[in-house]
Amino acid sequence: MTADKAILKQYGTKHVSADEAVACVKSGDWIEFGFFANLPLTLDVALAKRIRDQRLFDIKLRGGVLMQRLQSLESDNAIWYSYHFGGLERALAKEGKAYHIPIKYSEVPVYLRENLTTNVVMIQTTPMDEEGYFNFGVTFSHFKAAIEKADTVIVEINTNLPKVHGGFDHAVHIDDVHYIVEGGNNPIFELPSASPSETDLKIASYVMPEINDGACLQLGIGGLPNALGKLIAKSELKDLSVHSEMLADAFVDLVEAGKITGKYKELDNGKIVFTFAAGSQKLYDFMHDNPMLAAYPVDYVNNVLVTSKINHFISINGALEIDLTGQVCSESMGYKQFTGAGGQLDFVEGAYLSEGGKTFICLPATFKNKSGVLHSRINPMLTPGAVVTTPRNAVQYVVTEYGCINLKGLSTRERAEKLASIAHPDFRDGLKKAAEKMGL
Ligand SMILES: CC(=O)SCCNC(=O)CCNC(=O)[C@H](O)C(C)(C)COP(=O)(O)OP(=O)(O)OC[C@H]1O[C@@H](n2cnc3c(N)ncnc32)[C@H](O)[C@@H]1OP(=O)(O)O
Ligand SMILES: CCCC(=O)O
Repeated sequence: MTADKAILKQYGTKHVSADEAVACVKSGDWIEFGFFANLPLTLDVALAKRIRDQRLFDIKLRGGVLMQRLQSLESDNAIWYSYHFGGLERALAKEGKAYHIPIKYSEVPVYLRENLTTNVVMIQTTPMDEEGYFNFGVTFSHFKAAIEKADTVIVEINTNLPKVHGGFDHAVHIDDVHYIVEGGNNPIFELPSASPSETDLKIASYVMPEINDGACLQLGIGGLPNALGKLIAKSELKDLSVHSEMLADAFVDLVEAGKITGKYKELDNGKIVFTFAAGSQKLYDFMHDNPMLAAYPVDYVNNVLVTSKINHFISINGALEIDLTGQVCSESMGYKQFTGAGGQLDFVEGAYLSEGGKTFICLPATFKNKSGVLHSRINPMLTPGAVVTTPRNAVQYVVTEYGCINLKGLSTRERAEKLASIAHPDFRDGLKKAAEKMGL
């Protein structure tokens, strides 16, 4: 490291062991604790020990999409608060150890700046650069906002994190860090990318004709976006651009296939813009020192005032259930929180406001329950307790393996007819009868 003397001196003072760093944590604290593929695992071990040895109580860890069961959460005195449930959080919630924080993802930085208490921030970063900056690596999201408001900031260095080019707020300066811990350098968590199913490919085939050369893509989370990425990579489309909350393997495939130039993008021309990444090691290698990328905080990436300025914005997101008037549930099964709203509404609204933009909610027409019984995902009403992730008045295109419809401007009667027409054939008559009965 060839940083100047003052920076190196600061590094020397702030560089401590994990046990020394977590000694700042006291009972009742709120700790912002990484997010998704960024989890400070060395600090977790030290924090678990401190909670146990010092008999701390009422410790609240905040994060999302937990990728590993944390040692700190083994204590009855620590609880996980999640912006976005993954499988581990669903399991923790069943044990009474996790609660969901409903969010509109673009707003998380403002919640942190104006609404939430943050005593300590614990995140992983790359090693410090010559100017004294620690890069956030794979999650940018809301970290800068959390750091601004926290009493104590602890960074755990992970040499395996990619160093990513950013727009702004993609790194923290040593001046704003209280403790630096050299961690165990765990490999970055990988997300298995399942091969797309026949149904996913069929749904994607209805979206494909709606995408033109020069369009800007946002691909959401789940099986379908991945399928679409694969179809685009094999298509004749060209000069596409990317402005997507999540950077996933699908985008690497698109770059390798020569589909992404970003040359018609009105903002961040030529750049792939994103706020967090999750995928395979191939993705993380692609990200390292790649000048094609620009990482930004989520209040820029997901902001409708930004996305709406990018023409031909195509937003593609998944859903669990939709009712006959078009209300979309993408985050719960009845009242049970399955995942989170994430940036779905942000992108549905932004893409619709974009000149030539289009927004797609894509879902298989059915799912099978644990006993193998087939259920429609298009239902007269949402399952009681289901959360409306995207309200019906914001929904534009809805796509299943039976077709693609546009709901904008349609009456409730027309919506019911159109939605029944893209349901699984076995459920269409039942849906039409239910619509009549409900006076739709
Ligand atoms: C990341 C971005 O760029 S941003 C913005 C996007 N963010 C969002 O849209 C947030 C919310 N959306 C999501 O999290 C996802 O898109 C989802 C959950 C809606 C879909 O994800 P997928 O992985 O494609 O889910 P999938 O359709 O396979 O369903 C998941 C499970 O729920 C079950 N399921 C599906 N629908 C229902 C339903 N209505 N009721 C009960 N169970 C259901 C499925 O059978 C499946 O079960 P299995 O895992 O045992 O097979
Ligand atoms: C972590 C948030 C992911 C999403 O928007 O779905």
